[in-house]
Amino acid sequence: MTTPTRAAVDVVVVGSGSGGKMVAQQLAGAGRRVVLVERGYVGGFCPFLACVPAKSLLLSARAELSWVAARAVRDEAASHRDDSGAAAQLSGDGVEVVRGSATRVAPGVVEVDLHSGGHRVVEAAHVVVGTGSASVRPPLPGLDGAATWTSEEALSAADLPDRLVVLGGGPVAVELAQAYRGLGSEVTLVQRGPHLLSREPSWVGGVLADALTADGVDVRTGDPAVEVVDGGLRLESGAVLGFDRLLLATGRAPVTGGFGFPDDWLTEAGALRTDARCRVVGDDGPVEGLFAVGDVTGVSDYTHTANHQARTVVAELLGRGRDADYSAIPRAVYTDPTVFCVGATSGARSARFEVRQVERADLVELSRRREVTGAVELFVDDAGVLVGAACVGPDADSWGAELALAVRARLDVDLLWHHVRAFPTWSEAIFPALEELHGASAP
Ligand SMILES: Cc1cc2nc3c(=O)[nH]c(=O)nc-3n(C[C@H](O)[C@H](O)[C@H](O)COP(=O)(O)OP(=O)(O)OC[C@H]3O[C@@H](n4cnc5c(N)ncnc54)[C@H](O)[C@@H]3O)c2cc1C
Ligand SMILES: NC(=O)c1ccc[n+]([C@@H]2O[C@H](COP(=O)([O-])OP(=O)(O)OC[C@H]3O[C@@H](n4cnc5c(N)ncnc54)[C@H](O)[C@@H]3O)[C@@H](O)[C@H]2O)c1
Repeated sequence: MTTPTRAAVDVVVVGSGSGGKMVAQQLAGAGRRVVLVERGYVGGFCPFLACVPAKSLLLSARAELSWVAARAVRDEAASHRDDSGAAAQLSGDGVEVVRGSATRVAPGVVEVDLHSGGHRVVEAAHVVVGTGSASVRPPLPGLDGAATWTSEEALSAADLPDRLVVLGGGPVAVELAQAYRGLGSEVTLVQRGPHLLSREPSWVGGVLADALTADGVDVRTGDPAVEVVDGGLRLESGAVLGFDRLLLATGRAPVTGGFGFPDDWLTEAGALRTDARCRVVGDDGPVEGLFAVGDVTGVSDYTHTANHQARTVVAELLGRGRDADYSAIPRAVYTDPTVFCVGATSGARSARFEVRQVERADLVELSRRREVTGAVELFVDDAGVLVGAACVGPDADSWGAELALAVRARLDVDLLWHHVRAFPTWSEAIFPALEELHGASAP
């Protein structure tokens, strides 16, 4: 039996994903004594099993690479799922990396089952929880024993399935459906709701469904899966979709179980409740010395959200605290065409226009393999302030970014309409919607 060891440090971070890693690195850089506990990959999901390999497969599919070549590029981009470089970098930055599974997380103390054997108790003035999220397995009869994938498996697989059925219609489902179709699988996507990307305006899902259909994906919306039968997925309509792999892309849930968190620290969805300084809060207010960052907070599952929260925690612990602001978190989906949404995209006055810039299209069409598809919808409040935007089109993740800043800065459409955008850039696609909204609010 191993005797537990104790260590008093300034900060212990649990989970080394996008948020936790940044907190650890920056606080160690500022001279704090930091311990980082990780049970899986040091660096978390994004570089090894999520963002990076997903984007790599999408780009390879677009470049019409073979599966073998795309797999090699993906594995290279994901460092062959070898986290030793990330761990060495953290150690070099002065962070003590502890490989093991945290079993109790409480203010001032984290207990860890070490991978090397034994148990360690780390005491710290501040504890930061960044344990991320895990994919949700839908309660579908017959699923046990079926050849299923989570996104992690889809992004590290050695073999290309001949027939892939994708269950879900969110960012994971649409990105992986397009990637696998482009790389040669026969792909059917089953979304139980009426349109893809159910949190965005229905036309966004419609444009994406058209693009996926043009790629050869069989898109089924509004026909929920009811059970897995022998080698196939049966839908409510009675259709049975045969598959070699069934990709479960039906959402993710925060990892908060087993740490001993009291119920009042958790939201209904099981995320850690946090305030604007990313302090964990219970019914009696902020819990002294306990912070949370990333997917575990349930704020929005993006690397940039985790990073924003990490910066907020670091600033707070270094005595220059500033509230996190979630009013303009970009929601990008890296399909072709790309989707970029921000702020409120329903319930406000809006104007929508197709992305049709003849001059711009003439210049770039030569290098593009498909017709330009897309549209922009801008949402304003009663005072004419931009509160949200939905953009679909080539490189929308880049040219939409100005709208995220505009939402955050609460700019009004008049100023945005007067703003000069470079010709010929896709950002000019914003003008028609601004023109209409400006015209409506002009004296
Ligand atoms: C397929 C896919 C594609 C995505 N693409 C994008 C994208 O393009 N852009 C984007 O912004 N976001 C994307 N995301 C979302 C993004 O990956 C997450 O929002 C981000 O990784 C969250 O970071 P995090 O800090 O919450 O930590 P995570 O990356 O979730 O890491 C949490 C870490 O905590 C560790 N951990 C958990 N429990 C314990 C424990 N008990 N003890 C020790 N360690 C523990 C885990 O092992 C893990 O390494 C994508 C997600 C998926 C699934
Ligand atoms: N480009 C990016 O930044 C990117 C890419 C991938 C994932 N992510 C993040 O990861 C998070 C998780 O993504 P996700 O797509 O897994 O989840 P999600 O919650 O966004 O979408 C899940 C979808 O599955 C559908 N669904 C649920 N149960 C179903 C069932 N039984 N049958 C058919 N459809 C069903 C839902 O209607 C929903 O549309 C996202 O919220 C996003 O923040 C980001």
